[in-house]
Amino acid sequence: MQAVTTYSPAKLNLFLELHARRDDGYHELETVMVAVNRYDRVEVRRREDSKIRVVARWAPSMAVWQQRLPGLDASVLQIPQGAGNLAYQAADRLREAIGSDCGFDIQLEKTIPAGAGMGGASSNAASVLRAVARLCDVPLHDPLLWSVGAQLGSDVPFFLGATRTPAGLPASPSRAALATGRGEQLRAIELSGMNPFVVAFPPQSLSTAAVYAACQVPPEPQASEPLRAAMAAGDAGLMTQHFFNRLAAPARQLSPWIDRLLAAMRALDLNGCQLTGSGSACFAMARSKRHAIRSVSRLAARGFQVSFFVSPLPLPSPLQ
Ligand SMILES: C[C@@](CO)(OP(=O)(O)O)[C@H](O)COP(=O)(O)OP(=O)(O)OC[C@H]1O[C@@H](n2ccc(N)nc2=O)[C@H](O)[C@@H]1O
Ligand SMILES: Nc1ncnc2c1ncn2[C@@H]1O[C@H](COP(=O)(O)OP(=O)(O)O)[C@@H](O)[C@H]1O
Repeated sequence: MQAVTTYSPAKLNLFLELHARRDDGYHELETVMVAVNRYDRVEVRRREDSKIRVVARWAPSMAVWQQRLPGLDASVLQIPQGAGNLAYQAADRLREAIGSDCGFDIQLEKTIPAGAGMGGASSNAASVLRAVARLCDVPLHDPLLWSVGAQLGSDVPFFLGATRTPAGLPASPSRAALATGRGEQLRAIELSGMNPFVVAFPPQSLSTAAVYAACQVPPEPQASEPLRAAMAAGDAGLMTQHFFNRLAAPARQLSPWIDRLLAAMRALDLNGCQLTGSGSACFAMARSKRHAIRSVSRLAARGFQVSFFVSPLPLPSPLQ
């Protein structure tokens, strides 16, 4: 096999609480993540030599994004093309771990907003790990993928689908999971009764490190159990009452756009309006697909041009 093409999904954090700040600077957290059907296209092709090349471009083009997000700092759209790209690091570290000197051309077609809290870079990295494993005849359930993934970023194991099961580590992205530790310890959550989510990205991204640097660990953390119970019962209305994000407070301090966006979403009668991850994208649950479509066009009319609706990943996953 010479080339593998996969689609990296985005994620939403329906719940995120902080439990402690660790000595290594990371935070112990409790988060409920759902993979959603907004995808980057990832193509990995073997090279004759041992170089790794990454070419990332926006779909639609960067010019269209700039037009949609006037005032956006252009650096947000500059996805690293070389060794700074997490996709490069994924290929490089996995080949080192398996003792190979294979080279790869990696092409990324990005549709997931960057610095949005939607996990685009981590999801690309997980896709590249799976692709390199297939091109180098490494079994997709090999624990090496999981250990390399966890070193690359806290969210990579979620996108690898490394929820532990008695049969081993499944090789397609998790649909929904409870993540603890720094985000790398996963337990699968069954999904039912989800309505479409409306997601919108303001004209400003937020750095994950900056948001964590401004956060506060609460003396009495909230638990995700009520949300998970509502998810198990398939009760969409109850679920939205338990959407929560401890990083929303520092993100709101760092960017005035968060409050503006959340207010615009609430005015559309969307439920559970919340920040995802460290932002800056926000999401809410619509009552129906029609409500979602209408909300997206109204958000766009109010200046939030990068607005779209998504649903949890279908089963079986089409991404292998
Ligand atoms: C907030 C979350 C929620 O899913 O997602 P994003 O907003 O990035 O998508 C994650 O915790 C982001 O994890 P990830 O994006 O992998 O972060 P990393 O690159 O590992 O870490 C970037 C920096 O954020 C801080 N960090 C990250 C994770 C964590 N559990 N505690 C932290 O304090 C650390 O300062 C770290 O140096
Ligand atoms: N493959 C990639 N796709 C997107 N951004 C990347 C990638 N590799 C590295 N980056 C860098 O990581 C930053 C945050 O990545 P991203 O996953 O999009 O956001 P978040 O961590 O908020 O979910 C980007 O702004 C970019 O500078």
